[in-house]
Formats: sequence, C-alpha cells, structure tokens
Amino acid sequence: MQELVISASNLCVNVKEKQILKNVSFSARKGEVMALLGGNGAGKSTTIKTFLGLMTPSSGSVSLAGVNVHQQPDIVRQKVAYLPESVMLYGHLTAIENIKYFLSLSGKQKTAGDIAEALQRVALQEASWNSALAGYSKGMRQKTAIALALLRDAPILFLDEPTSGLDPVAIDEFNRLVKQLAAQGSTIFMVTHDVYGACHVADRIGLLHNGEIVGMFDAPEHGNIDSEVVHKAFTAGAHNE
Ligand SMILES: Nc1ncnc2c1ncn2[C@@H]1O[C@H](COP(=O)(O)OP(=O)(O)OP(=O)(O)O)[C@@H](O)[C@H]1O
Repeated sequence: MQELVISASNLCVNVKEKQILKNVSFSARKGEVMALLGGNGAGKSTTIKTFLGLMTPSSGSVSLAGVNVHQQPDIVRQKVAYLPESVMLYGHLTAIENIKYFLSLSGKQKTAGDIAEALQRVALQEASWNSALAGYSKGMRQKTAIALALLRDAPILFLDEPTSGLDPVAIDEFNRLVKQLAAQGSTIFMVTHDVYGACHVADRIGLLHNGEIVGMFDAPEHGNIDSEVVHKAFTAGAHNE
C-alpha cells in the first residue's frame, strides 16, 4: 500500500469564538486525487489554509508526508505547490519567462530542455510559449502554473476551485492532466463545489458541510464515484439546514 501523503486528523479550527472546522479527518495516499466538496462557507478555504500553515488548528492536526505542518512548517515549501483560484503569474511575461523567474526565486536550476518538457507534459501549445500571459485563457495560465509546479519537483498539489471559469474542453483537458499527474506519482488535493467535476477526477471525495465531514466517497477500482449519490448527499445537507 502507498504511503499516506495528506492527512487531517480530528482537525478543529476556531476563529474568535466561531468553530469553523469541527473534527475533520481525511487522508490521501501517494498518487491519489482527493477532492473536498462543499458549498459556500463550508470551510474549504480554511482547510487549505491550515494545510499551507496559514491557519493554526485549535486541536487535531494536519500532516504532509507524515510531517505535522505546524511542528515543521518548512515541509509546505519543500513539498507543496499551491494553485489559487486565480493563478498568480506575471501577465507581461511569457510562460517561459514566468517559469524561469519563479524557478530562480525557489533556487531551482532547470535547463531550457527541462522547461520545454514540462510545458509539453501539461500540453500547453508550443506556439504560445513565448507570448505574454496577458493574452492567455485561464486554462493556459493554469497549465503554465502546473508546469512550474512540476519543475519545482513539488510532489503534492493543492488546487483551489481549479475548474471554475474553464470551458468544457478546458475542463476535460484539466481532468486528464490531473489524472495523468496522479498516475505519475503526484498526490493532488482540490477543493471545489463542482459535484460532477469532482466525481470525474477524484479517487476520494470528502463532503464538507458547515465545517464537518458529512460524507466520504471512494471510487471503485475501475471507474468513477457515482455523481448521483454525491449530488443527493450534497443537496440533502443543504436542505437539512
Ligand atoms: N477570519 C475569519 N473570521 C471569521 N469567520 C471566518 C474567517 N474565515 C472564515 N470564516 C468563516 O468560516 C466559514 C468557512 O469559510 P471558508 O472560507 O473556509 O469557506 P469556503 O468553503 O471556502 O467557502 P467559499 O466556497 O464561499 O469560498 C464561513 O462561515 C466564513 O464566514
């Protein structure tokens, strides 16, 4: 069995008097895609921020590759690439220039051949590699950010609402890329409110409602998680308020 790479254990996060996450537990093994699904205000961003070390558990813990994030915060920089909903790269620079600049900030030495290989892996069309990102679609910016993550050798990817604002073709391409990266050994954690997208790509879905995990769904060995079942559970939570 593969090693546990992402793990939340009885995680509680309070802000002032408010309990935002309540005893949240889940895990993902190497090569798995885990999606945390929830409506607005469910606690998805709080969960990501806690894994990134930006918020502190009131009790419980989060670990990456077996290391407690709040005891050894360096683990985040060493292991994680985080893609926010709007990818933060420079619009006036090309894909290659952005990648070179951000690699230099993280002290990584990569050749032009390495960069070309990463851009090919994420299927960014070669004709765009030397165009300014200002003219890119959201899907193209995302591919550039994922190529950068690959070049930084980050084995864990955290993705915040990765498919919002993508057209159906870009969503399909993105899902294929995520599955391919997972098959090559990356471990991927995404938060989303897109039931069908999550079922299409995830090996495991945790359903978060009002800061609590109210359902956990695993994909069968050869197939996807049943979106009708997840949709029912998602809407039942919202209707039982
Ligand atoms: N700093 C804070 N102070 C007070 N309340 C907060 C703070 N951060 C988050 N919350 C509250 O915690 C709850 C969860 O917020 P969070 O942003 O994690 O949800 P989310 O699932 O990411 O929502 P969305 O899909 O709308 O982005 C919300 O009710 C929010 O108002």
